[in-house]
Amino acid sequence: MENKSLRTGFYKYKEMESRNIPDTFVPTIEQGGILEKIVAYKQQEIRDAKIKVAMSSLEKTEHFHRTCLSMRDFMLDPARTGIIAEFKRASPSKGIINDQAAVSVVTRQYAAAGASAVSVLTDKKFFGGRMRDLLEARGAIKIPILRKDFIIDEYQIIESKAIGADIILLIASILTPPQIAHFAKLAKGIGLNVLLEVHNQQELDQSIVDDLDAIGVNNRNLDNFTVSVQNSYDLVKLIPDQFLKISESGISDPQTIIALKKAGFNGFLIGENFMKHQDPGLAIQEFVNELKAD
Ligand SMILES: O=P(O)(O)OC[C@@H](O)[C@@H](O)c1c[nH]c2ccccc12
Repeated sequence: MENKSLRTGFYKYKEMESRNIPDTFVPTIEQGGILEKIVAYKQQEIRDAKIKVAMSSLEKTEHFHRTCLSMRDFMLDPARTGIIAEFKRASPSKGIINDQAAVSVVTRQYAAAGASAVSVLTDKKFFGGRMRDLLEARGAIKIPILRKDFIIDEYQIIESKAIGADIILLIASILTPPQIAHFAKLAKGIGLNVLLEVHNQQELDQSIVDDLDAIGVNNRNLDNFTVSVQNSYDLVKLIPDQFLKISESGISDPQTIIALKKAGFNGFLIGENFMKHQDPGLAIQEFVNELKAD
């Protein structure tokens, strides 16, 4: 089994050599236990990163001293759409989604089309992202940027600010409640906005702390990749009103946004539906035109 997936990874790697995908990206074909694999690999990556770049150097960067944009202001701005548009080249569930799109071009188009924020995947191995993508997006746009990664260590929070992020994601299913409380406090302390991602009621009930800005309901089960927007409708009533409410994943038509808004959501995280098009900027523009026409 292991050999087979390694081989598949190798052929995919050869195919991708001349394209816009980092050479360490290995699409994961087997689905079970993907989160554990991601977290185990992430632990190793963080160990390496700490040796290469000390936390004290991250704290000396220009971006680290920048004032983050307010997620709340942009999400609730009536001139914007509430859409958090994601730059995602690949994923474990879909393999390669778009290996041609340029991050600065696409994120600029996302912002121009009325996105309230942009999400940039920085995980390399499983999502084909890079930290440089977020740095480039930061140079291109003046709306909040969410660093989309698997945060399991304080180092990554400092790093997120240093590469120009405004918002970090904390995923309840890979963290303990004390870790969530600690990471949220640390992030708020350096001016970052915090989005907590939950997938079910138990995660929601045990993870809420005042230091969060937003709570996202992931419609995708990260362990088996099944997607159901119903999950958002089921959990929205349980999210206290002090937090922004975000519905994440599997959103592919403007009608769904209208229904989610009615149910109480302020934000809509959309990746694949835009990135699967050769021109994601055009795809979001058409989506927003349709949304506004309703
Ligand atoms: O491409 P979609 O189905 O529109 O989903 C976007 C986003 O919600 C998804 O990429 C995501 C949600 N939570 C995550 C955690 C890690 C990596 C990725 C994700």
